[in-house]
Amino acid sequence: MEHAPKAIDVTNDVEMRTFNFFTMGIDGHPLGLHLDMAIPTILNNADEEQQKDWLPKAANREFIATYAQTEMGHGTNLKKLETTATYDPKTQEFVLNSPTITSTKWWPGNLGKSSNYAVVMAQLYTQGKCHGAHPFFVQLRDLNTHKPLKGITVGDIGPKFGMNTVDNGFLQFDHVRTPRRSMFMKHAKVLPDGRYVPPVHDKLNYSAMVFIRAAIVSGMAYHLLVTSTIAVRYSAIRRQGEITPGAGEVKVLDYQTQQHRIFPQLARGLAFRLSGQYIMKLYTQTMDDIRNGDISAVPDLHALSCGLKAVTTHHAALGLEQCRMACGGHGYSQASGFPLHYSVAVGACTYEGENMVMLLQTARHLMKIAKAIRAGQSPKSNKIVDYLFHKGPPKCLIDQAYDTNYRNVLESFEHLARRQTLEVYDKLVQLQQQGRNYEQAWNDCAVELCKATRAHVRTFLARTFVEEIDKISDLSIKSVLQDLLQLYLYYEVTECATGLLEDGFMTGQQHKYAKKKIYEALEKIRPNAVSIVDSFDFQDRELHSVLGRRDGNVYENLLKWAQSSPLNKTDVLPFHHKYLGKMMEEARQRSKI
Ligand SMILES: CCCCCCCCCCCCCCCCC/C=C/C(=O)SCCNC(=O)CCNC(=O)[C@H](O)C(C)(C)COP(=O)(O)OP(=O)(O)OC[C@H]1O[C@@H](n2cnc3c(N)ncnc32)[C@H](O)[C@@H]1OP(=O)(O)O
Ligand SMILES: Cc1cc2nc3c(=O)[nH]c(=O)nc-3n(C[C@H](O)[C@H](O)[C@H](O)COP(=O)(O)OP(=O)(O)OC[C@H]3O[C@@H](n4cnc5c(N)ncnc54)[C@H](O)[C@@H]3O)c2cc1C
Repeated sequence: MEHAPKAIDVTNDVEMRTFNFFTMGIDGHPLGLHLDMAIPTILNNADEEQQKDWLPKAANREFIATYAQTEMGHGTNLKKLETTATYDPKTQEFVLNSPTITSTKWWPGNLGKSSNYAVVMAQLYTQGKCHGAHPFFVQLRDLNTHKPLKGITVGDIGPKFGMNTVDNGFLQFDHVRTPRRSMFMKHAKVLPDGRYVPPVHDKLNYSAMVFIRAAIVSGMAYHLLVTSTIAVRYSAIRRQGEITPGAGEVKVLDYQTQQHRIFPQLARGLAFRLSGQYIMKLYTQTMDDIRNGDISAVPDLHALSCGLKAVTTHHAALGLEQCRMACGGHGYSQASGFPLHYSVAVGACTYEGENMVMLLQTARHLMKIAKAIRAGQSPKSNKIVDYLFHKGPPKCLIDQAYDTNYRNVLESFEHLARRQTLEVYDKLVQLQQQGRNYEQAWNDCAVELCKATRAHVRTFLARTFVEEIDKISDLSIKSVLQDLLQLYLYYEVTECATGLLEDGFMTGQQHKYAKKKIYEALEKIRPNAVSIVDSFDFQDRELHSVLGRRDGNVYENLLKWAQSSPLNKTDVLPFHHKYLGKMMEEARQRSKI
């Protein structure tokens, strides 16, 4: 039939994701971990033969798998995971075991009820030696009855802060046997006789986490762009108060405070989107390199993905809350759509590596660079970190008339990142010279180390934003995006002003100049704000928001939404006369006596 709807191609990742998103919503669905973590693990950690066997079945959804790594007792410190996989050469099997309560796998998404397979991270023992955590592909449930297999206890961990459409689960193994080839063997291997073959890089087993950290950056852009769309649209129909007495009530979007609350979230959303694309490309390139035996980019990818993940999730959480508050009372209603987006987005501050832990991972990388700088070494043609080696201008130049492509603003961010990185490095060295060991000194510097990472990530986000806008050839689009870029850059300058003022690099006058540029950008963005968010082309079913409706008919639909609440199915609730009615009636009787 000519107009018959095209079937969804379940093997097409983008098509499948979009379909899931629209039909099952943004707070997760039974295939989430299968698509986002189990399949990437198969792609990057299974050897050729394993991939041939598992990948087509996974893509075809012949099974649903999850990623079971975190345990009740340990999520961050993977070295201390307690689940064991002990190789038995006699039967050529691994024996999976959960020796303690705290070794119970806890949190994996879709583990509770949906999945029948899992990527299980377990401490690998062979020939009496532990080789650290390795991934295994393990069947959990019977393919016909869906009952847990012998020795496996599995269930749901109960309601959470949000994402309650996901069955996060728990899992215990009681000496469960699984074939030798269920160990992912692309990198490390256990030979039939039990000999262990180590990987070329011992963190290649963690590639699924790196993938999600990279994907999260675009995910946070999505949340910010959606919620700023809701806030802009609602603020353009909500009228309250007057700016000029007697001139009539204005749209709340005309208040400078409202613009200052919402537009920076829009600008950050765009910045995250552009850096999200960058890091995904870097991820794909690095995985290709690994396939060709080149692991040189692994530390760079790890450092950038950890830092971006931590900064973008934190800023998204703060930004979403600003959008909510910008919508006043109605923003607190579920009709706004904010509770759903907020509870989903804030989860990302914790999952896939707790944010402080991630900032400190990037800081490890920065400290190596600082060491090289202090040793007088030259940069290694690494676009992301080379600026740290260069001496920038001694004073901030942001108020100079000619700032081609915001070079002066970028140099300010670079200055702060460089200073913060080198200062904390020097402090680390000094503390060790005073007798602290490295780990103690590290802990004493941890807050400053996190600041170094934030400054470095800010520099990266800003540079990427500037470079990407520079590439646009359509001048009308470019000029609108340049307004958002201006807002983004000067807003970030004020956000890190303490650091820039602290060493006298920036003057108070220059700080005032940055604020002036923010107010100027807000004014330029205001007339285009609704068109900008409309251009994202979000469908109403994606926004889940009465306030953010594209047609702007908020009030009549808010009333309809409230009237459709289950509480309003009847005028009088069935139990009214039994409890509250009875209580009031008795009180009235008593007062008559
Ligand atoms: C329509 C369009 C819509 C678009 C929307 C798009 C939406 C997309 C959004 C995607 C969201 C998807 C949602 C999915 C749901 C999420 C489900 C969540 C899953 C999970 O949470 S899984 C579990 C995650 N767990 C963690 O992240 C654990 C955190 N801990 C660690 O990663 C590590 O233990 C560690 C990094 C903290 C430390 O590791 P370890 O102890 O093993 O090592 P050391 O500290 O000794 O370090 C040794 C050196 O190794 C380096 N290292 C560590 N990790 C890596 C790595 N991954 N790669 C490379 N190198 C690594 C260290 O940096 C050390 O290096 P050094 O040289 O010695 O300094
Ligand atoms: C919604 C959601 C979905 C999840 N999905 C999955 C999943 O599918 N699969 C899976 O395996 N796991 C999953 N997890 C688990 C998640 O990955 C972990 O909770 C996360 O990595 C944090 O680890 P933790 O819980 O051990 O936190 P902890 O490490 O206990 O963190 C507690 C505090 O200690 C601090 N801290 C810990 N270590 C350090 C350190 N070295 N230095 C400084 N501070 C430190 C942290 O910063 C934090 O403030 C999920 C979690 C959530 C919330």
